[in-house]
Amino acid sequence: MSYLELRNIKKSYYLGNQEFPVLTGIDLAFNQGEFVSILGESGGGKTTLMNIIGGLDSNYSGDVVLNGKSLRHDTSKQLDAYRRQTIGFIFQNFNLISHLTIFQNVMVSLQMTTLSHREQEQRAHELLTKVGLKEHMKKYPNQISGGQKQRVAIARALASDPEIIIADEPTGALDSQNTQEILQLLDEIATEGKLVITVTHSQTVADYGTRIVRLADGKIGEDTTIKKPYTASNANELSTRTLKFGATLKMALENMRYNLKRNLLIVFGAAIGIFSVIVMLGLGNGVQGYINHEIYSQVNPNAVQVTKNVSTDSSPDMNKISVSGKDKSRIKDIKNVQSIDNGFFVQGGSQLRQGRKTASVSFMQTYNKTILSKSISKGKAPKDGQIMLTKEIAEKFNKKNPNSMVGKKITFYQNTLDKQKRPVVLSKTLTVSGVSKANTGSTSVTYNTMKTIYQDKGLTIKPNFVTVEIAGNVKNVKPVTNKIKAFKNDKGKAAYQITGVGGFVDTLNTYITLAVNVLATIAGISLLVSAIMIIVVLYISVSERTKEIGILRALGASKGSIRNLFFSEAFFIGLFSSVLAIVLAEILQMVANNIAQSGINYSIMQISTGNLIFGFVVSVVISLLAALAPAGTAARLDPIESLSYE
Ligand SMILES: Nc1ncnc2c1ncn2[C@@H]1O[C@H](COP(=O)(O)OP(=O)(O)OP(=O)(O)O)[C@@H](O)[C@H]1O
Repeated sequence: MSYLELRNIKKSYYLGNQEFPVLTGIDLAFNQGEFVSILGESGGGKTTLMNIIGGLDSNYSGDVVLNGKSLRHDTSKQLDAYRRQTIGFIFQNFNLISHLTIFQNVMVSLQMTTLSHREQEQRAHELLTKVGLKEHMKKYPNQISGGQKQRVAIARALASDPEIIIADEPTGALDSQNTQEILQLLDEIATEGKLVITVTHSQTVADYGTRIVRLADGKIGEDTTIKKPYTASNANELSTRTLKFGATLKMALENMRYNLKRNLLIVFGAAIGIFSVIVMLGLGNGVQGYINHEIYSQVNPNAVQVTKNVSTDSSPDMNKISVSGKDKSRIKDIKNVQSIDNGFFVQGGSQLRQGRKTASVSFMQTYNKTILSKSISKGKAPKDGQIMLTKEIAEKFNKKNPNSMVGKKITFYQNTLDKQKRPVVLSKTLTVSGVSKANTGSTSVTYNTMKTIYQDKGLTIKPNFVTVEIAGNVKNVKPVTNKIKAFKNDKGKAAYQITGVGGFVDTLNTYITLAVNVLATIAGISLLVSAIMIIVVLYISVSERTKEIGILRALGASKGSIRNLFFSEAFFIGLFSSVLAIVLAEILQMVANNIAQSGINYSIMQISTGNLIFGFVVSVVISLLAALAPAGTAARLDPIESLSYE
């Protein structure tokens, strides 16, 4: 049994329905240690036959049998493995990958072996030294001569220590000196017990081998052994696997570096979209934060004041407007209600006096949780026996320095009616506990103080409002106020009225979020443009690298590896553009916040880690999606057509 047998190989090309038979029945047997030259006229089908032997073409009739096993039923993956492990290709035009160094060109093939990375590098070194290129390993293909390129191709073909070397006119592009040297190398390979099959036009080349086969009219015309074949090798081929993902990532990086300018522009273009989205989201957070900050610095949005809903034209009846225990208990039962405090307000009829100075107070209420302690510019919230003044009232007593009123005694007067509806003047001397900032807060005492002021004249008070505090996020406020508003009185009208900003803040936040999302979506349109740009660029890359794809497939790379190569490139575009976008957004944030701090004393752009992660993920996902079609096209390319692509 011969090592390699061709049994009745037939192959035709078709143009439309017209058949062009090229091989019309080839029967040949080869053994290891042979150096076979296939001679024939131009267009005689030599390359076609080589592609069939090399496992690049499986569209033929007949059978190729290796060591007794037919290739006919091999799947495309098995043929990939056959090319990787058993076949080493050498081409007339060298077919080196131009953006890889000499060393890396050999490494591509070695990366498909199961050797460790160190062993691969060591072997690449040995092979290049063997073909006389020790000094040139770091050069690129365009920096070496034709003869040197063919030696690189030979070193690469030998990488996995294959048993069959197929050389398609290996000296066709070389001068006689280089031809001699290459033939010597091929002969050496045969002496090591490999099967070397070369296609040639030249009788001189043919005479160098051990056997000459002539093709004529698609058949074997003549088959002569001119020398005794060398002894077959016992060595085993190296075991192989398809390119690892890490290797394709590295190759993609190499290619991007080779086309650096173009790739930088693409990365920059793609980054603009991501940048706009991140900035919009950050600005949204900032604006929302700023508005909330402004509101929260004035009032506590988690507290609302609840009063009874009574018609204003009827004379206020204390019993009607007071909030009863029953009212309080039904409010208390609402989810998230944390506390209910009694409150009392008086509208008009109040006056403050210190020495000869007086000030009338239009509205006076008990201190409660809607008032924030940060609204006090000097001093503290009132305790029993104390009073807090607004800045406007304090100025009536000390125009220049209203804050100096803190700690001073002041007498409070209140006109009211007793049980018999006779006018009474209430009065109490209180200590000023604090002064509130301009336009915030109100003149206030504690509920207890208010109670004793009335008690001194034998009067009792009942709360005419309550302060309801809502637990947790400001979002909890609206549901509570909605429930309070839903309670009806015996006239079927709303039982209570509410004052407080929580519900409003919540609604405002909803609108801001909506506006930000709309803006971010508009910014997202530029992502679509980036995606289209990446698709176009990858298609260009596929067509530019068609030859490289053919070379990789000939070396045994699977369709999956080719697909991964383009996915890797897209991944890097996504990765780099999102990193660039993040850096640019952070810089803009710094500048914008610097300006904002000096203007409104607030960081107006607040890009969260979540925004950054979102930008990163969107960028990578969009790039990978954009790569789907181009990577698929690349993987489906026919290896033979790709190799002959100019
Ligand atoms: N893809 C193809 N479609 C149609 N015809 C093809 C195709 N590839 C090759 N042929 C034809 O098949 C014939 C054999 O081509 P092949 O390349 O195998 O010849 P060859 O002997 O290697 O020629 P040369 O020595 O000039 O390289 C030629 O006539 C060629 O035009």
